Amino acid sequence: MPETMRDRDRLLARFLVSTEQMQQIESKIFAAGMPVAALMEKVGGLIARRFQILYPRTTHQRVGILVGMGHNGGDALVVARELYVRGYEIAIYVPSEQLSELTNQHYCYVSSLGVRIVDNVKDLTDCDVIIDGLFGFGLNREISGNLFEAIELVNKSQIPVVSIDLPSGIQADTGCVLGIAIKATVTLCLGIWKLAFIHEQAIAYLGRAELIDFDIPLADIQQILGKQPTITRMTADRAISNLPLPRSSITHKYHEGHLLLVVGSAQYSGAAILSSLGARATGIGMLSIAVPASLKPVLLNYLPEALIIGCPETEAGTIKSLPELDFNKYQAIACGCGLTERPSKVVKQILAANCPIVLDADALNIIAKLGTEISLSNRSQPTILTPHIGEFKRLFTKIPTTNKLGAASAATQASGAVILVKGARTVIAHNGRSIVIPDSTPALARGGSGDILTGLIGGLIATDRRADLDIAEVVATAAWWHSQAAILAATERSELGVDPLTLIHYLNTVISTDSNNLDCDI
Ligand SMILES: NC(=O)C1=CN([C@@H]2O[C@H](COP(=O)(O)OP(=O)(O)OC[C@H]3O[C@@H](n4cnc5c(N)ncnc54)[C@H](O)[C@@H]3O)[C@@H](O)[C@H]2O)[C@@H](O)CC1
Ligand SMILES: [K+]
Repeated sequence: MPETMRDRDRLLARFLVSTEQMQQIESKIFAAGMPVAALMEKVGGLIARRFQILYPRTTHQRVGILVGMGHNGGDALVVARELYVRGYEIAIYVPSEQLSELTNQHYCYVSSLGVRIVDNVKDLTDCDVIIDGLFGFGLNREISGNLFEAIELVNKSQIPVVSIDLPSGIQADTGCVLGIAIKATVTLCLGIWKLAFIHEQAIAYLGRAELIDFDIPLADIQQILGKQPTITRMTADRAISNLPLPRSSITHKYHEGHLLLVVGSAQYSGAAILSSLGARATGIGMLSIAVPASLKPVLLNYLPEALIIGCPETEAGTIKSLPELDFNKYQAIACGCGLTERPSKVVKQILAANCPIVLDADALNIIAKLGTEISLSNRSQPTILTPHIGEFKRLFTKIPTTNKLGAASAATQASGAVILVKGARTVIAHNGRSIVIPDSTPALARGGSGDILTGLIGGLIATDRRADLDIAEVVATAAWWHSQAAILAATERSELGVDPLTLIHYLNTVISTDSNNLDCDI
């Protein structure tokens, strides 16, 4: 075996393909001798096996199957046959007149077995579960007519749906809905994750997404995607390998990084606390926190170990100026949470520091006013901008935001900064590469979550002493960690129970769980 199964799973989980790339990979497999029909048989068999685990016959006896004209429909017919011979009651609905050759062969054979073929999609509405094999990555135009009506009816029926490869109606590259799309309960993505899975507009249709590995040789994938693919997914093993763990047994606090946070105002003192607690979770060796002087006691109350720098403050309770600070002491600076937009001079001062800086929230609005490209043009060390989509629009007024992935790439190209665009699928772009955080939870949609992320990013950058430090990788690790902690907290406490202090508590819990369970949970 050329690769261990575990290494294969780990690598496969990182890849994302466009339709064109998938077709190129498929062509390589066929050119090497794999018969098209044999591959469909293999894939259909794997789907059928997974289906039987998800929906056993004992509880889901009646299965409706939607069959499209292309190979997605062919896969569905192989599944129909496999389930039929194992005792499921199958009803097949084929809305198209013309089937592709291989799909038609499967259709003829399945019909010859006596499987029930229905003329109307309404006849599937008494099924326990429906398998959607209408379209996969071959969907290339709006859905209309009886196909539209079939999808509409299935969506209204509330019957669980398992979509093969993609929910039919979702465009494989953009995640856009072409007219209408199946709202899947489970989507079994075939071979390699399609780009659609990382686009936010597809999320409501995907249900729970799983990858069905059908043994595409990694060499073929790597040949088409390149050794350093342009877009990848952040995964557990990848993120954990970037964490500052295990610590050297002879380390000391000055070896574990020194982060300066410049945060807070009388109005937003909580943001200062939360970003500081986020940084603390990274195990940072030394944490300095510059806040308006009046906030010192409250910060000390939460973080007795931190060096709190009380700054001169305005009447409004914002930082007026930074005291004399030697920026060379710090491995990173994170700035912006709860700052208000007043301290623009302070942000300008920080931009001159000769270390990586993370700018969030108010610091982003300040540099948007100063002019993003002008502000960042003289920086010799990495700058990390972490906008949500509203901040992004203010920062990069000329970049369209309909496609977040494209927007992040354009922004990094325009500014030279590492760009992290927050959302249900957070994207990190730098140097022509993008990393997507594939999982998150709406539990994070509440004030304070972003402040914690800023602290995490700053802390991880400051603790990372690798000579070949890939800054985008570290930023993506922080975003992955943040999402995973929220997912675990939401699982245990519901999506309503993930207040920021709870999230902070789960940050360290989730990585101890993940690093212990890596062998089984990829
Ligand atoms: N690439 C691979 O390695 C494999 C692919 N397989 C399956 O093959 C699928 C792709 O097959 P196809 O390329 O045949 O594509 P699809 O099965 O997605 O369908 C393409 C067909 O639908 C028609 N069509 C597209 N949009 C339409 C619309 N809006 N209304 C009506 N008709 C429309 C096209 O003209 C074409 O005939 C995958 O999603 C997967 O399910 C598997 O069988 C095996 C392995
Ligand atoms: K499908």
